[in-house]
Amino acid sequence: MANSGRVLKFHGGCRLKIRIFALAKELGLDSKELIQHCNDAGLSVKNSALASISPAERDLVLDHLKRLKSGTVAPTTEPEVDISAPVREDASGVTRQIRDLAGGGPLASKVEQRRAPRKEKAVEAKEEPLVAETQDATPLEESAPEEVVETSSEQQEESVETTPPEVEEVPSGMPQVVEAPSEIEVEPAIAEHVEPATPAEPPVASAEESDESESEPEPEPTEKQVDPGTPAMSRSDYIDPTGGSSTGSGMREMRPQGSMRHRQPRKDKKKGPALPALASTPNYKPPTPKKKEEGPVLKPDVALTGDVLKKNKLADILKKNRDDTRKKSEEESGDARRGKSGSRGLSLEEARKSRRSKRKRRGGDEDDHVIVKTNKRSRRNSPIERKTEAVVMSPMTVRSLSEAMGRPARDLITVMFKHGEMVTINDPLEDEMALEIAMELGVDLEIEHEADFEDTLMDRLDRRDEDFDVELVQRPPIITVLGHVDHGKTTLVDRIRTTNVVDSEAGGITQHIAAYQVAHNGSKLTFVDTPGHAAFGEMRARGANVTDMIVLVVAANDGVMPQTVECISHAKAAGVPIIVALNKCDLPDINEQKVLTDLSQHGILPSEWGGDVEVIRVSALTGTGVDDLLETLLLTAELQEYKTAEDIPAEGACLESFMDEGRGPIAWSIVRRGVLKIGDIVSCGQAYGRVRAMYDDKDQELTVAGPSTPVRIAGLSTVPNAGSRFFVMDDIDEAREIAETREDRGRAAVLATRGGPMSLETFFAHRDGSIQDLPLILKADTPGSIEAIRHELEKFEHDEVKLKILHEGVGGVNESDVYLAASSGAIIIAFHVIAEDRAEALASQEGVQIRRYKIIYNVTDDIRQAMEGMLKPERVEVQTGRALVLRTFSISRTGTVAGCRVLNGTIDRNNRVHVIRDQTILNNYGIASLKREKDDAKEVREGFECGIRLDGFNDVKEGDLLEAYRIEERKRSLDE
Ligand SMILES: Nc1nc2c(ncn2[C@@H]2O[C@H](COP(=O)(O)OP(=O)(O)OP(=O)(O)O)[C@@H](O)[C@H]2O)c(=O)[nH]1
Repeated sequence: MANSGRVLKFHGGCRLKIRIFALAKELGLDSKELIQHCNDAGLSVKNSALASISPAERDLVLDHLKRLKSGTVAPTTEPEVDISAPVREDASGVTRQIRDLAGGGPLASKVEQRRAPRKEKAVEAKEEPLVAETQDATPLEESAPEEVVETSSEQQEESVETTPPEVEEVPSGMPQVVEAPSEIEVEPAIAEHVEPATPAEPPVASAEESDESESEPEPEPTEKQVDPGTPAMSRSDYIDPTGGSSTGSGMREMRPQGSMRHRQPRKDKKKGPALPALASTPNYKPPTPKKKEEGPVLKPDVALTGDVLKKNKLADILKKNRDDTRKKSEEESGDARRGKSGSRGLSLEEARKSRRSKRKRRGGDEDDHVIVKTNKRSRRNSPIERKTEAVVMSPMTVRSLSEAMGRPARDLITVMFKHGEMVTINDPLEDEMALEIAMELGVDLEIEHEADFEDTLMDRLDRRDEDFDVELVQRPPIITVLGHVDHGKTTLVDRIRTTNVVDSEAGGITQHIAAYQVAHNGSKLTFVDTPGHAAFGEMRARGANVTDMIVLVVAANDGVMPQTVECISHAKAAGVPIIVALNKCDLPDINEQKVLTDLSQHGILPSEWGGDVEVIRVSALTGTGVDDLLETLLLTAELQEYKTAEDIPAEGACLESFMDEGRGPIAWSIVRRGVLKIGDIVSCGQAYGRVRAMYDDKDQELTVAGPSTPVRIAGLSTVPNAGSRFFVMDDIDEAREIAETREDRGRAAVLATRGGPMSLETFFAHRDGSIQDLPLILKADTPGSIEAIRHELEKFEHDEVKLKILHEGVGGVNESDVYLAASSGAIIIAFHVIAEDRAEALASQEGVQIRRYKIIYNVTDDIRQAMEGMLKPERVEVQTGRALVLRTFSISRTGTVAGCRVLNGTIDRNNRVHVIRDQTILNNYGIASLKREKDDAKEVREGFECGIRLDGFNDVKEGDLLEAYRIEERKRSLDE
């Protein structure tokens, strides 16, 4: 009952309200400034531009401003100090200290004035905890100004009588105030989020505080939690707008000397502070004639340079290299045959001599060309250019690094060896390892990377706006609606659109992203309804984040659910304003306080609790509060000033795409900048084409689509991936080229996917015990089928391998199943159902296996097989033959050879051998050599004699029995 009453009061009150934002605008002030003036005027206004005051309060503020102007009120010079210090401190202690230090005056009196109600509340809360508790959502703070007026007059009277010593006498008084809301588990969360927002203490105040704290040990954080006047708290206090601690801690990072950079730095790239700027080093290139002379070691190698990979012609180059090598060796052997009269040794000697004389003639300067071949002596004699700074392109090989650094390859190989890596000159090198080597060799190495195609393209497309001298215009905000399943997202969007999409959704569940535009009080708003946070994350991951604001829908009866928490994470990561729509407020079993508490525990601190998130009570079903929500969204949009240019080539993002039977590929997109027109050439992911037709969300044809307009585009070459950005281009050929390059790169990326999607065969074959989980997604025609399959599969319980059913559902395989499988490496079992076209295409693109079955036992057989394949195989010894040692021969440097006769079976060179002496197995050894007479033998059969030398065992004696065996791996079964 209390709750429904509250909803009514909220709506009733809102008509009389004057928004701080609007008043500030009217007065030509900043909202924050105005809030401060309000507080100076003795009002308690929450720190939000969306906060509101009554007309009477407005007059008070105007009066205050007038007095300020006329000079009757001393202006506040240090607003931060003025507001923050008193608010966060104990009412009795710090205030006095500030006043003393400042010599009293208007500042201190204002502070005292602001604290009076709080002191009163402290006492009141102590004496009447029940009263405090029933002030529900607003611990020590009022959301409705009317309520403030009602209660504050009495409170202020009391507060006059409540002298500071009285408060000091009851140190538990303040904690008790805090405990009123803590009964509804609000406190910890508030503390968690208010704390970082607290501005830095002025040093004097801190000193005083510490003095005070000796006599009045009141926990400071507790006060912060409940303080209604917590000042100057902005969104950035909660969400780091930079997305992390990019500024660093100021501590030097311990990492190998050197740096990596991209060849074509992006526009916003910051210069790394770690190293001084290096002059670009000339690329080291040994002259070609030298290589010819130095034989195969110095032959030009196929260095895995960026160029090679970029041009995607590695296979061609390798083939050409092989052909060249073959041709050269044929020529050389021809030469050798032709010069048979002279000895080969002589010609080599001649070659060496001529090389030496040439080198002499040239002098030592060019000796760095033969770094790899230079021995110690020649190195001492010839000055090699040992670089202290070098630049190398990644990916690289040992050779290319050696050349770049002017260091012999063997020095590099030695360093690698010390790190436990055995490499050859042509092996590829990881960037990290290259930096490590460079550091050990005292070279300041800079690693360059080929600029990524997409990065370069996006950079170019993003920058082209700079060429246009355009005027920015206001555009409608794009609002994404997120929330737990069934909390009413689609119903809310339906209500806003006054349509009914919910009823047309399969199973009432949103399957695809959809975008709509509505008008409210003459202003437009664009809404994006998502099937869940995953789709939103996907959209963001692909750089198609079009969202300006997020409406987080939370059902007031259900509260914060796991998916709500995930949505909060997504919303926070997006770094855009969040507005909570507390939905289903029409239901009787709602618990607003719990929802607000849960939200604050997850970092969403309602503005009525001193936070910066507006919580609007709505009922999507009845429409209550929807206007208020829209008004709040528009106000927030006005505050954020979403502007864009119109006279530039259009750009946007494709939210959804599908193949329409009549119209062909359709991209459901949102225009972000510019105006999209019929006939524009568009590049969108792997699709391109001219815009043939455009439709709005009601399927009405459009000829132009301005910024923030949701539009379905027809005319593309193929169905683009949802989440792709689209750009209007000048040249259709260029658009085609981009699309083709993307297609090629997409294919290569799928091929290069490591550890991603798996096939059931992979599981069959994985017998090394490296995979322990078999993740499955189960889709079937009926719940009964799912139940039956699950029942059968549960029988395959095993300690070593586990079956994980990640998701099960009735119906065909959809894209969401494929996305889930792709990200988790799961197999999709489709029992009596098929995959949707788009899911099928996505699965082949992502490499996800969809296995279709009609018979339940085929499902279980395959899964059993896969699970058995995952079991580590059993290793068994299979005896192959026995040999008796007749004589032993000790050979210096080689060891002892046992002369044996094979008694039965065969002895194979690859066998291992048990040495048996006096019916006791001494140990087992590998066979180092197996000979028949003097020749190496692969195997020796029964009745024959042979010589066996064991690996690591020379103490073999006459009469010993050598029992040969091989190791066989036997597949294990789940039943064992
Ligand atoms: N009583 C009441 N029921 C509501 C309200 N809003 C939505 N519902 C009901 O909640 C159910 C789920 O609503 P949807 O709009 O489909 O929820 P959704 O969050 O879009 O669900 P998904 O599309 O599956 O993510 C429907 O039966 C709605 O009628 C509301 O304000 N009050």
